[in-house]
Amino acid sequence: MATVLIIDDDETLCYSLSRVVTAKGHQAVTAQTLADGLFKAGQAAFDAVFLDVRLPDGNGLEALSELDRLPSSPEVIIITGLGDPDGAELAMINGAWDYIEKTASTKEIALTLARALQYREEKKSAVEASPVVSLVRDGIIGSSSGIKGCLDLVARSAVSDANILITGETGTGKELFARAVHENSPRKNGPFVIVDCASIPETLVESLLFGHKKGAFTGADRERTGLIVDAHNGTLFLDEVGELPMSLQKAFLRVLQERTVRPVGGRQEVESHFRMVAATNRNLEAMVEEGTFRKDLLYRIQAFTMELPALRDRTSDIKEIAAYHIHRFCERYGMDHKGVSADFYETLESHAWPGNVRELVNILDQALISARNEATLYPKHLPPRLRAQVARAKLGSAVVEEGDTPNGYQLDNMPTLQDYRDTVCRDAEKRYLDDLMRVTAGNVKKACDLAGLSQSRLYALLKQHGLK
Ligand SMILES: Nc1ncnc2c1ncn2[C@@H]1O[C@H](COP(=O)(O)OP(=O)(O)OP(=O)(O)O)[C@@H](O)[C@H]1O
Repeated sequence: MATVLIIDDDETLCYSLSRVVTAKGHQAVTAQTLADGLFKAGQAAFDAVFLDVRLPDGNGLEALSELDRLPSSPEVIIITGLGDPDGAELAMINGAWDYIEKTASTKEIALTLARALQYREEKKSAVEASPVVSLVRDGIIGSSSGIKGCLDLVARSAVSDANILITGETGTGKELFARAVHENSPRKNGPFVIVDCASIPETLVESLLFGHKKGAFTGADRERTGLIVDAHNGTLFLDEVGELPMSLQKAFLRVLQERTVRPVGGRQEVESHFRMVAATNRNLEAMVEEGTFRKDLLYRIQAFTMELPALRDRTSDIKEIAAYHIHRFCERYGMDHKGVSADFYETLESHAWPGNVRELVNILDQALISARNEATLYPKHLPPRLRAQVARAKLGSAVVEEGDTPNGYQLDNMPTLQDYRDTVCRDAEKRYLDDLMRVTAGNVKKACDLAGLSQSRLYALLKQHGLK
């Protein structure tokens, strides 16, 4: 049983809220002024507080931080009336759990309260749970402080069911970390369902996510369950969540709140108790500002936020990651295990890795193929393009040695003009694509418009250059 405080000067509303609370088996305490409410809040431990904004002796929002500082730190549900600005915004900006409108139905009030109390329980069990002793790292290599911080968050978040937003540039390991969250959670024996919002055509997103009934639209010749229902009792990984069409964001928010979906063309809601992990390489705050991502959805998906560092910001991890993947590739190709020269690692550590770990993995694959039966990997096994880039980057800080050229070429590695031209073109193309994705903050549609490319061509190029 939970204890709920209701602070509202409207006696009728206080009465009906109390009835909803007690009907659910909880205890309700009411106060008609802010001062009385705060006094009562200090006298007993409350789990939740319904808080009116306009009270005779002050603004309820101003009491939020005081309520939050109480030892019981109750979940606050703001009561918004006519004329108050966007309730969701009011609630979230001020750190409240949620909001209800004065006109809300009994069912809505009960649901909001139930969610707040459930969240509170989850939070409590996450804190009380014994620390994860052995974290399943699931192929996550690195011991930089950036990676350790993220692993720590995997451990802390895995024991709860709270939504997680993983951010980071392309190829930093967002999917790998999402899997680690799943593998370390009590849901590990359930499904891990991936939804790549960037690659599903807009017209199909709804039916793929929610499922559809037979005959719901042209071509729906049989019933299909959606990915959300497939993720029941497991984890739903929403990759590139920033690409979720605006038209679907509201419906998805509802699913997140109620954990039920209605298939396209269907009448009945289907339950799915999934845990959501979302990822993006876009700036969702900026998208909210420009009106392309819903603020309330952003607040819901980021109970925990994990920011994966770019590889260039944790060069101390490069050697360890490279050694791991070289070993993996040798096994896969049935090759003898290879030695690695110190300058091979130095060259890797000097590169900026705009495509992050994915680019590193692709380059190592190419290096192993180039080395074939040779026993040791040297810088010469790395693609000339990469060596040229590293040499060019070093030029700013290093003096060109005698006999060396500004491109870092010497007698033994001077390429043919054709190879040089190919390398420079590939290199320029890659830098262009990198700039393109940065200036458009990863917005594929905008990038296609600016570059004059079709979506499929852009994806192919990004993949080719290890940028996707
Ligand atoms: N810390 C790490 N240790 C070992 N391998 C890693 C690490 N991080 C990423 N990788 C590898 O890099 C590749 C890309 O990782 P992943 O797909 O998880 O990145 P991502 O951030 O989801 O990329 P995108 O944004 O393009 O979808 C994978 O092959 C993955 O195994």
